[in-house]
Amino acid sequence: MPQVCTNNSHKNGAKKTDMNNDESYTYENLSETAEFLLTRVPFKPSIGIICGSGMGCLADALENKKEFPYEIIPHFPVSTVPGHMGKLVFGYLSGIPVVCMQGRFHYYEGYPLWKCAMPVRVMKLIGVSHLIASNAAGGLNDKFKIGDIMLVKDHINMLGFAGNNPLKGPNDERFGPRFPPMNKAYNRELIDQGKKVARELGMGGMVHEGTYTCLGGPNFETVAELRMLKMLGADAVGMSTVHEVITARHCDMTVLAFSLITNICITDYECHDKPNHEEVMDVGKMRQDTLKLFVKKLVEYIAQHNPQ
Ligand SMILES: O=P(O)(O)O[C@@H]1C[C@H](O)[C@@H](CO)O1
Ligand SMILES: Nc1nc2[nH]cnc2c(=O)[nH]1
Repeated sequence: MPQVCTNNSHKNGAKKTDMNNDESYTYENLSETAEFLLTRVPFKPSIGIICGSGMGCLADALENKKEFPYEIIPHFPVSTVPGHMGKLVFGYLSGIPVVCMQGRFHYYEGYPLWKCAMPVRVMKLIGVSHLIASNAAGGLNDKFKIGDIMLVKDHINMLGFAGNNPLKGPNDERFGPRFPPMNKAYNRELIDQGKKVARELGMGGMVHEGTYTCLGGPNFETVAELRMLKMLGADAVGMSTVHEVITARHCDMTVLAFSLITNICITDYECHDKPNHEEVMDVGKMRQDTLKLFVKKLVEYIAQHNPQ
């Protein structure tokens, strides 16, 4: 049975998050969050996992779990999207301590990007050096099929083109530099390992690498938008991950991200199918055993080799 934690000092959702959109969390705010967690968990994970839509099963695979509903964690936002449980889960995968976000925060929920990405900084403060971020995405690349996995080799930050960035605002050097590079955002060794693991598990044919792009959502894209994104070089489109990865790289975490292709993007006006969130979650469920195994093997590799 997982141990579900409570927090009497933050009952009934009465949390200290009365900030407006321009005021980011301070280092001290996030240190309080980290301290809250560290005093309640008897181990320090160095690997963090973010579960995409319909992929909460990744957290279910943990052993000796200690769960923190987001409502009870100081300064944490709450999840509002079906398929995102809203729990921070600590536990062991193959005997390796990890922390898992069973539910993430999206821009379309009304949160500014710095708030969506705040758990990444909390992970950093509790000792996480490696982040595995998963997401559900629409496939733009003609080779992709529903249920395939795309290891993210790069991203196109569409929200960032308009100046919307999780690092916008005053920079605290204790997290990272004012102008972080992003040309090596996704760790090459881990991408290669992802492909190797896929081959070993007999799923080599369903694993690709490609470029992810994030739009604000919540609507799925128009045909013209998808045609444009494809021309720009995007292989998959989603509504998350990019701001988390920027935040993780800013504080020098090593990142692996992957997309589960839950639908094929419709770039043809004659096609009458409509993408929907239920289908997205169903594909996550359909692939849950494969994803659990895939992530477990990657966690084992990171724990043994620690690529930087
Ligand atoms: O949290 P992720 O990026 O996996 O969720 C995707 C994008 C939307 O939140 C949702 C659309 O079905 O899935
Ligand atoms: N933006 C976007 N996000 C998704 N998440 C899952 N599928 C899709 C999609 O087609 N577009």
